[in-house]
Amino acid sequence: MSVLRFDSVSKQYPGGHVALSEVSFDVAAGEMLFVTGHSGAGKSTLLRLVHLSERPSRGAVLFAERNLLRVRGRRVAMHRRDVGVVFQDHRLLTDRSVYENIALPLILRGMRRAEIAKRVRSALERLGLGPRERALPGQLSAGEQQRVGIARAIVAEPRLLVADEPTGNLDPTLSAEIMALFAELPDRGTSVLVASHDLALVRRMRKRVLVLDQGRLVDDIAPEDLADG
Ligand SMILES: Nc1ncnc2c1ncn2[C@@H]1O[C@H](COP(=O)(O)OP(=O)(O)OP(=O)(O)O)[C@@H](O)[C@H]1O
Repeated sequence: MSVLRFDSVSKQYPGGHVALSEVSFDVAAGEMLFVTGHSGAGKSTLLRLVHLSERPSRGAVLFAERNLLRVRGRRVAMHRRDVGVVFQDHRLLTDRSVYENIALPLILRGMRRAEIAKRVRSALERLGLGPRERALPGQLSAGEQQRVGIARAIVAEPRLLVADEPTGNLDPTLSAEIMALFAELPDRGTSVLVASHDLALVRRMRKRVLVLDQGRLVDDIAPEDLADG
């Protein structure tokens, strides 16, 4: 079954810039893949269409059979529960602790406190953040802040995680650790779509790679066809 399908999707921003042009691809449930391309190729735009911060100009985006064109109003928030998002700039609440930031998506779902505590502690543990749970984001290193953003995105076990340059600010060791963590998510029922221009990192992961060039999908490379390098 496919968790995400782009069907001839084009996106033209107000002002006329064409960011995506006739892009089609399918993501199977339980798949992890990358989208890569130069700056301005359309990677962020593609991810924004998945979590509905932008709408396509033409074509359709389907999420687990749900046509996102029809998802409007209150249903946007419901859709976003199924999609975890990791941004490069974290977007953490600066006046809330690490624990509270991670708990937020679960509080919004109305989950019971005991269940929230169990899930947040497990996410803290997996991301090595246990000792920092009471800290405020401003007291953390860039890498720690990024890990809090990732914990918040995965704590509710979304069907799909989309991550936009999630290792952009991080050193190579931490980048590799975060990718290894992402690679475990499909076994837990979360598919993963990562935008990155770090080709060395992408190659090392040996996953499918979509290549965008000036808004066009110019290649869809299977893991076994990735060149070493
Ligand atoms: N809100 C917007 N309004 C107008 N043009 C935009 C907007 N957002 C992006 N663009 C343009 O669309 C194109 C694709 O941008 P996008 O951010 O999707 O690329 P990207 O591949 O993620 O680039 P980067 O790696 O630099 O983040 C760029 O030329 C950009 O200038």
